[in-house]
Amino acid sequence: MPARTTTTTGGAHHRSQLSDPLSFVLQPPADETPTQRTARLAKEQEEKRVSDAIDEDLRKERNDKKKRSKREVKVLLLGQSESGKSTVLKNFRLKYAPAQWKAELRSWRSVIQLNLVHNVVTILDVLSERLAVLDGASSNANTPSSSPLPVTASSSYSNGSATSGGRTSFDSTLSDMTFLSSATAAAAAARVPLTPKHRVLLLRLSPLRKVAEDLRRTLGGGAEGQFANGDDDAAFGGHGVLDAGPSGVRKKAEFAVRGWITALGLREGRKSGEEDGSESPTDSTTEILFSLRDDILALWEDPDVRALLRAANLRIEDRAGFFLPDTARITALGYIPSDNDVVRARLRTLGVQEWRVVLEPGAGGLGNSGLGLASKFAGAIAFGIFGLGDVLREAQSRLVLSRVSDGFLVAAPQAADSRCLFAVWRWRMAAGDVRTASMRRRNVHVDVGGGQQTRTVWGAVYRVAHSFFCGGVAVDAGVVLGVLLFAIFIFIFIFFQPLRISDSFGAEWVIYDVGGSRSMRHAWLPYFDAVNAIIFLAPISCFDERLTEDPSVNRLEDTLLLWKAIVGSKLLGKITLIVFLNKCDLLKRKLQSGIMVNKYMISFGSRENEVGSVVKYLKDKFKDILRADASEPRTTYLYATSVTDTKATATTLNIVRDGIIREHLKHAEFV
Ligand SMILES: Nc1nc2c(ncn2[C@@H]2O[C@H](COP(=O)(O)OP(=O)(O)OP(=O)(O)O)[C@@H](O)[C@H]2O)c(=O)[nH]1
Repeated sequence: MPARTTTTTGGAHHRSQLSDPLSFVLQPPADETPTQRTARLAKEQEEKRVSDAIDEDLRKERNDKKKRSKREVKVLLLGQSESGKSTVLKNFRLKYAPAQWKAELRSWRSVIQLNLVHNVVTILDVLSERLAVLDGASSNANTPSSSPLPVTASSSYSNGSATSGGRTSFDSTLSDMTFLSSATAAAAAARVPLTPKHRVLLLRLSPLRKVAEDLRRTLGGGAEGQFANGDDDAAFGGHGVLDAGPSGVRKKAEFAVRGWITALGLREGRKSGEEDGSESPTDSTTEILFSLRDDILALWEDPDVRALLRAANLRIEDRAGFFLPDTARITALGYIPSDNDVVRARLRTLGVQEWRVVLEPGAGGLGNSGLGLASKFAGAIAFGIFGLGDVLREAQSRLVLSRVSDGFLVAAPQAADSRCLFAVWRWRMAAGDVRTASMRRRNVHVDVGGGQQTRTVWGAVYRVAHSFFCGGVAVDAGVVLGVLLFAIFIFIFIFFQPLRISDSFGAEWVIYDVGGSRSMRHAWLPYFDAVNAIIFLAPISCFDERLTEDPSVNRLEDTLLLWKAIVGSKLLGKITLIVFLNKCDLLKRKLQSGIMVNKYMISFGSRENEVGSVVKYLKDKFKDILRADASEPRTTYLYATSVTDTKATATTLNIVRDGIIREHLKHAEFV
């Protein structure tokens, strides 16, 4: 072993170096020249600079993560397949990240085109099935005059595909459904007169099967897009109807993708305002759709085709991704999807999608946007006109102010006081800080949402108001006080609110959208303890439908079982639960068409067969399960929704957002 030299002096240090093998290894060479030493020191300095920069980056990253996790609200969307989870996510993005949403609209074009093509192909399948039956009957009867037109695709799109009775070989994967034999169905269908015109339509529209294949390839990006199999053997865009009537339907697989980002060609980390979605692969599709527009419309508007669909008990208009009435718009060459198109589009997802939504300034009544400021000023002016005037006039009035569990109950002997407080409430609603409020006669019940500041401000305002009114302060003092309060409100809400929101819990949302079919539910578990809230989607229009993955189970029953499992889970004991009783619009349509709820839910009994009573009945059912099975007592928020209605959903989401933040603050012991 070579003799070790050291540049340091001092016994203790020397000994420590001797005992430290690392410092021995790091020693400069014994015969180092001054030039080498300068070079070495310079190199070491540079290495240290790089190392420090890396350390600094890591530290920054750690701090950012810590800061972010303080601002982040994590929400898990749960519910069976086709319950509306992805649609809620879309609504959330539309409301709180509108610039990013707008930039992505174009990318959804292929999805909507595919939805439309699938609608047409579903009808073509029914038509060709029926024509095949007719052809079989006529060939049996050996009557050449009624033999079918030869159905061979003329376009290059049908290239090489075997045809049989109007069904191309694509049918094995494309078809939504096939008829099961049924004498009654056949009899109903037999009454529908089909003519050569229908055969021509079938022939002319047959290229759409290949268009669908191309679109799926575009969206699927190879391995990503797929048809769900096994217990996910779902028909495109629909579930079986329990009482499917005479014809009954057999399901085939539904096209699905692993995530929107790959499917839509979105770039992760794209900034708001940057456009997404490339032009290329769908351009020829757009041209084909444009050229077939009249035939698609002729098919959909044909009364005999409608009668055939009815005979097949196929309510295509109730299915996911139904776009036939929008054919003229969607097949236009320059078609760009609207917000509503995207919200209604169906693109089934497999696995878990994670979406980070940073609330954009001005979105959802936040920040200093023109609209936000205008609404705050309007509120302030309303307060000035109604409130302040009333305060002055009614200076001698007495207010009885009492605190209730989630707000203040204000009983005012003079109606004007209530009007004043109501104006304050409206102002606060505009600022998004009051959850609900109601005014009955002279009572205003205000449910205060938001956080610490909100509560403090309300408390302070009402303490002052209380002493002001109850203490019989002189009118002059009232004027001063009123103006002062007015100024404080303006100051807080115009100048401080944006800061408070951008820095606080709730400024950033992470939303997990999971696949809802049974085979995917195991993937939910890891997210249970990582989220602040669960939005549970219960599609209540499906009381008469069966689960596609297990036709012996009613869809509503499956939803209730899922709910029972969720509320009974100890892991979810501390998580805020929100239930959307969804698809109320479809429920309404079903009930109006004469379908009776009590035929499928005996316990519904003789209640009125209308949306209000079904919603109430189901709300009670959800609450009963909660009471009976919850692992610990908890509050749950239930809302009746139609999440394809973006306006109404935006309001619900605002309330949900406030509720989640409030619950969080409560648990964090801020409130
Ligand atoms: N009419 C109507 N359609 C709805 C409503 N909610 C969702 N839909 C439609 O139902 C279809 C399915 O909705 P999704 O949001 O994709 O359902 P999901 O729960 O994410 O489904 P999976 O990905 O299979 O788990 C879509 O085409 C939506 O447009 C509603 O309230 N009313």
